[in-house]
Amino acid sequence: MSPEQGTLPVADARRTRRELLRRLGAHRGRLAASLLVLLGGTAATLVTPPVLGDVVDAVTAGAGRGRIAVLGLTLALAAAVGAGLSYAGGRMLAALVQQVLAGLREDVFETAVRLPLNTLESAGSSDVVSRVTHDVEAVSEAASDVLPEVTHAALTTGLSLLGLAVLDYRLALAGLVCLPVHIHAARWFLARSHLVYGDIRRLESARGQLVIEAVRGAETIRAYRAQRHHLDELAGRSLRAVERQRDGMRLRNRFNGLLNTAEYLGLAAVLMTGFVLVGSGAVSLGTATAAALYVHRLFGPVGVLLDSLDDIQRATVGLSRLVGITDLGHGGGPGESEGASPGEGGHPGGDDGPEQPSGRPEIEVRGVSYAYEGSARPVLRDISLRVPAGTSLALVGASGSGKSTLARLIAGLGEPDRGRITVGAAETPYAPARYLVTQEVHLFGGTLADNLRMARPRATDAELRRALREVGAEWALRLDSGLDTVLGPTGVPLDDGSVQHLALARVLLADPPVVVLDEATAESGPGTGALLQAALARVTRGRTSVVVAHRLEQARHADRVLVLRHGEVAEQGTHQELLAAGGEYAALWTAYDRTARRPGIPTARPGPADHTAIRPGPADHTPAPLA
Ligand SMILES: Nc1ncnc2c1ncn2[C@@H]1O[C@H](COP(=O)(O)OP(=O)(O)OP(=O)(O)O)[C@@H](O)[C@H]1O
Repeated sequence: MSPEQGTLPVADARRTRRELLRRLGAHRGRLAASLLVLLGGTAATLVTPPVLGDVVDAVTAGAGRGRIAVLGLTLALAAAVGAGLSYAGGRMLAALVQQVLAGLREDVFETAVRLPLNTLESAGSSDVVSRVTHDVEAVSEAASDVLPEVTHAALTTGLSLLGLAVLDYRLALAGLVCLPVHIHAARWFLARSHLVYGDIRRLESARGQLVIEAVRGAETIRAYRAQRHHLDELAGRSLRAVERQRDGMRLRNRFNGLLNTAEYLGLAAVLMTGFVLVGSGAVSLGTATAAALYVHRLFGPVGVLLDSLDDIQRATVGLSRLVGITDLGHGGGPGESEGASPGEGGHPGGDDGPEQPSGRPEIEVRGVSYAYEGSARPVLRDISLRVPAGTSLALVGASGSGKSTLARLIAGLGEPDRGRITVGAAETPYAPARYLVTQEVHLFGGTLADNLRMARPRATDAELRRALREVGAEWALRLDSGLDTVLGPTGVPLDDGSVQHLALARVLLADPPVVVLDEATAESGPGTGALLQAALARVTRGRTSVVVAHRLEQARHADRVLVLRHGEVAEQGTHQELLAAGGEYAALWTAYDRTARRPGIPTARPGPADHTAIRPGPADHTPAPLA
């Protein structure tokens, strides 16, 4: 797939229309009221051309001042009523549409923050960012400014044509000369602008993605001296976006030219017909004047209507991209489902707190193989394992053997190419209530309580304190302002081990039936390792859990151990069984045990010489953080 193609779905025109009507339909009473007020306002202003025609006839016939004054007052009254009602109707409609849009915006944000990480990774985060910023903005603008204007213009156009027909059908027919040109202009523009605006949005999002990647991977880019390559790529993408924008401008200019042609054709036809009809005595000069004024009045609203096609088109493109995201939240998207693992920092049960597990489900992995996109080489081959309900499994193996990949698949972040993973009765990624903690947990800006309540928004302070105590994070309870202590760059900075500690407390609060821990204690600094190890044991207790054991100590405490070698299962059993078997695990353990006993030697990554513990380079595919 080209980097310039987003993979998040876009709703088609029918689906977008249905969704819009559904949302508007929920407020049909208010919608009808605002349209009625607008209609009243438009009808009042339409009195103007015939009254002005009467003025012409009155002056021509030499009528007295009194008659002219009455006509003048009528004009003033019609203008005042028309302006007042149009303004009120426009406001009512704008408020209604803004409310509908606010609902849509909330749904989009909510779905976006719950999107499974693999969806975000494959779509590129800038696609999501572009949708929740540019698209929301385009739709908002159209809704608040364009929609009331367009509705008013549509009503004015319809009623002006009606007024023209009532005056004289021949003048009305002459006025309609402009219609074919208008229709042609609209069709011509719509057929092209949809494609151009869609392209512009996609190209801008691809450019944004590159910028985000460059910022995130700045060190790697510098390390590989790839700045020039990145800048060239960025310039290329910018150029493509600018060229397409230029196409858009050209399109608009030609469209405006067609609009002007239509308007002048219509006015010329009415003036000439009026000339002939007045000359033959078929209509009065006042009627011909009123007809010309009606046609002239059409210039504005038809111009607004066709002119707004541009904004409407842009808003429609934006709307279909937003509906594409909300559909994901309703299980409409490819490969995603509501309730798929939110990862660390989310919780499986929605805003009311965690779903209460109906029991601890069993995990079963059967014949799973998996290769990363774009790579022919599978990183997992024919893996089968079973984690009985409420027990723990430690994944052990050399760096690159596939532990994290397997953990992510079990957590629902990705689907196996072959084989099945089931959690309880459901097959991943549709099984809910799994919780993944990775090494790269995130400290969110805000207080300690905010950081914990992400896992259970309605937890009481006492519950937060209990969770901290249970994972042994007494240090957090001793912070100066307690749960209200602001953490992060603007408050108390925490080291990685402490952030891990909070992440484990979050797991307790979320209380998921299944937990997957990848390197949850790898960041432990001197003195904190044992503390985190105990927290890990507390978090996995009684829960069906899979732990990526980079410290063999973690494996010793697990109910069962599975050793991976080059993406295949080398052996599995309990710690004691594997030691007794004298195979790969026993060798790893002996090496670890020897190292761990030696004072002053770090124990983070044990491994015999043929099992290098060196990670891939910084730019390589370290699983993205979930928190
Ligand atoms: N997103 C990715 N895209 C492509 N290849 C990847 C990606 N993530 C990991 N890999 C590759 O898949 C293989 C298995 O990686 P994985 O991280 O699962 O191993 P691991 O056993 O957890 O390693 P470590 O102990 O270093 O974390 C490695 O060769 C790695 O380079």
